[in-house]
Order: sequence, then structure tokens, then C-alpha cells
Amino acid sequence: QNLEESEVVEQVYSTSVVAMEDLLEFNADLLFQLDSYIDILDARINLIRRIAHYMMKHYNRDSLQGNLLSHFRFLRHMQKDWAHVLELMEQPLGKSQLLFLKESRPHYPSASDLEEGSFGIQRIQQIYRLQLKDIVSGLLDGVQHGTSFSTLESFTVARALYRRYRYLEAVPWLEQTLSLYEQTSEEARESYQLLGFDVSQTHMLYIEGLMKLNRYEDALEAIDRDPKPNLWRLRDRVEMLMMSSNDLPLGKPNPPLTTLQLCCRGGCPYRDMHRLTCGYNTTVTPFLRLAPFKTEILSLSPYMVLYHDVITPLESETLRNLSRPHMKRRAMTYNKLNLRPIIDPKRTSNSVWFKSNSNAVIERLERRAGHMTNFEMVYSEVYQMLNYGIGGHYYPHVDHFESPEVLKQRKIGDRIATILFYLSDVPQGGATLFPLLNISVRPRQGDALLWYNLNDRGQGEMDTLHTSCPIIKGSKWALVKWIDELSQPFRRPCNR
Ligand SMILES: O=C(O)CCC(=O)C(=O)O
Ligand SMILES: [Fe+2]
Repeated sequence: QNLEESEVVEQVYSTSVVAMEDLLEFNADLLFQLDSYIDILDARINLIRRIAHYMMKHYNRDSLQGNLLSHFRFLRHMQKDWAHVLELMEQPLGKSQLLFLKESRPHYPSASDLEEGSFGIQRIQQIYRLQLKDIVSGLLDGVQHGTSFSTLESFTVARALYRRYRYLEAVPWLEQTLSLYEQTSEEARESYQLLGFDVSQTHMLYIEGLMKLNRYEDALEAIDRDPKPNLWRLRDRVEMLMMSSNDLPLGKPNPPLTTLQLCCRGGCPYRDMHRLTCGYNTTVTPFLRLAPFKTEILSLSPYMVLYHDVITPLESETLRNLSRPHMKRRAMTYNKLNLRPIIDPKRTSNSVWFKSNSNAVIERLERRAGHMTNFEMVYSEVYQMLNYGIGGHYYPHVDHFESPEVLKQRKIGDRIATILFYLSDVPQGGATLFPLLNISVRPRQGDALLWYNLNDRGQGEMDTLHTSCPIIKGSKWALVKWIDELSQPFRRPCNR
């Protein structure tokens, strides 16, 4: 097995579409167990009911008829039957089902996983500038999806933001939660309650959130909208604060759209001006005369090209399938105190590494990448396969090393270039965006993006700052190859 296995890390689901598919299977197993548990309890209830009815009918106030037989009959009953009933009542039921659920517990998504998913939703809201009412009804950036949010999901997002003191974002979600609840049928409300949702608590949290934002008038209005005896004291407190505080209500500032917000939606404006040339590349290596690559130059400085159709759909599929069982959340940092892995929210994807000789497809890609780029590949790094999840993204970063200390430890030098292969189409969102260059590239199965991270002097190009826009729909698969600096003296000789 050539896949590099890292230390065992607990599965994180929210950061990868593939992992979520596993969760679906898991849920089916759990439901099956719950169903047999119900059957077993049901059978026992029926049994006990039948015995009880029999006993009520045959042994009651009329049991003693003054004759010997009736006395003996009753005596036998009292000695034997109740002991039997007790035994039945004491017998533990559904042990194996209970055990299954207990042992499955470590595989349930963790609370931080759900939190991460909540932040994914909020990220999409922010970057794509969505209205909450649109999100909850499944309208995402102009596309109507077949799923909507109920009170429960809306509350989960609200709570996650609130817990992290993100009141400005949490309060609108709480408002949305309460408004969804108002539109909910009595029957559904009952189910929510069964699942632990408490509407009074939510209302209270909303009022507290408003107070955190110094929105005292709104807090009073919220209290009066649903006056409850336990809120009278709070009402007094709000009124006091309103009179004594000079703080202005905190509201969402309305800044101009950021490049991220502009470019993640539908591509950067004026991007077509950057389209320098588009043609067949036949000259990089002699091999290309036989098999030219469709090449689109996106930028000259830093140098950036997009190759089309360099991986066949079958090759992509093979790599996806090889990766699937090994994908893990590896973008983690470690808590210095207890050494437990903590999630790095800057990068929400699951990944796996391939060495360059892992399998035939990778070996072929390695040769092809050499022909495409004219770089020497011998010492370059392992291939990194990525799959993103709910609202998955990769925070703006550069690929070269910014710290001289880290660089010194790397025998193969800095990352002179990056090749990013796209192994799937992404129907909505998920572009790779270079905000300082106004370039955004939509993932298209078979395409590969190459850019130089270092300038001609070998210095890091900060203009290569890039990010993966959050994914709205689809499963984004990308394969990253970083090319090292040290093997290239004959391939990139023009360094000044
Ligand atoms: O997934 C993307 O579009 C970007 C990935 C990336 O920048 C990286 O892995 O360094
Ligand atoms: Fe990167």
C-alpha cells in the first residue's frame, strides 16, 4: 500500500462530501438497530400484557370460593406466577442493539464537526451574500435547491455562532429560527420538542443576543411580543440599560463587496481581459509535437496557465476511487496543552497523499506534468488529493514558504510552482480564486492549473495569494502537486 497512512485521526464529516456519504450508510445501520430494538420491546410488552390480562381474569377478588381447590389454585398462583412476571420485567432487553449504539458513539459526528458545518453555512451566506430567508428555503445564489432548513437546522447554526461570540451573525439566525418556528405546524413543533428544541430558551437567547448588540429597543419589542412572567425582570434590566448606556447599537456595516465576494460569484469582472492567449502548446518538450496540450495563458507575471483536458474522466475516477477509503481530515493543528488534534478552520477539506509511484495513473500524470511544464519532477513533493465538504473552502494563502527557518530545513528548496489538477466538475461554487490578480478558475474535470510561486530571483510572489471559494453544490476533488526548486537549474535557467 503506497498511500501514506498518517496517525489515526477521528473522522471528520463536515469537511468532505465523501465522508458525508459514509455517514449515510452509518445512519442506515443505526436505524436498523433502533427498529429491531422497538420490535423486541414491542414483543415483550405484548407478552406482559397477555399475562396480565390472563391473571386479571382468573385471579381476582372472586378467587377464594371457600373450597380447598380454589385455595390451592390461588396459592400456586401467588407463589409461582408473580415470580415469573418479575423475572420477565427484570430481563434486560435489546442488549445487542444497545451495545451497537454505544459502540458506535465514537463514530458519530462530534460537536466540533457540526460547528464546522455551521460555519460552512455562514461562510456561504457571507461570501455569496445570501439572505437567510433564501438559504432556509433552499435558494442559493440564484439556484433553487430541493432542500430547505427547518427550525432545528437554523437554530444549530445560530447556536454555533453564538457560542463563538459571533453575535452579529448569530442574532439574524436566531430571528430566522423563531420565524421558522412560527410557521411550523403543531405536529412538527411536538417533534422538535421531543428532539430537545426549546422555543422559550431560543427566544431568551435572541433577547440576550440583541442586548449584546446594544439593540435595547429591539430587545424590549421581542420581550413584549411574547410576554412571559419570567421575562418581567429582564424587561426592567433592558429598560435600565437603555437609559444608562450611551453605546450605539451594533449593526452590520455595509462595506463594498470584497474581491472574494465578487469573484466567487460567477467569476471576476473583466477576467476576459486577462485571457492572453489560448492555443495548442507544441513546443515545451518534443513529446508535445505528437500530443499538444490545449493551453490558456492566464497571467504572465506571475506566470499562470490553464491546461485543458489533461486527465481523462476515467483517470479522474480511478484516482477518486483509490482515495475514497483513505480520505481523512488531515488539515489539523494540535492543541499544545493536551496534544489533541484541533480542527484548522482555515482549510475545510479531507485529504490523502500519493507518492509519485503509488499507482499507474499517478505515474502517468507525473510524466505528463513533466511534459506540460518542462519541470524536472524527481524530488518534488507527494501528490495531495483534496475533497471538500459543506461550504468547504481554503482560506487565502500562498503555497511557497514564508518562513526562512522552515525553508532551511527543506533540502529540496521552496515550491517553485504548483500544479492543481481538477478531478471533478463543481456545479456551484468552489472556484480557485487569485484575488490579487482578479483571476478565478472554475473547476472542470480534466483541467490543470499551473502557476509559478517564485519570481525569477527565486523570491516568493505574494501576488499568487489564492483561495478556494466555498462550495455550494457538488463534490470538489482536486489533486495538488508542488514542484520543488532544487531540481530545476537546467529547466528554469533564466534566474537573475
Ligand atoms: O482547491 C483549490 O482550489 C486550491 C487548493 C490549494 O490552494 C492548495 O492545496 O494549496
Ligand atoms: Fe494553495
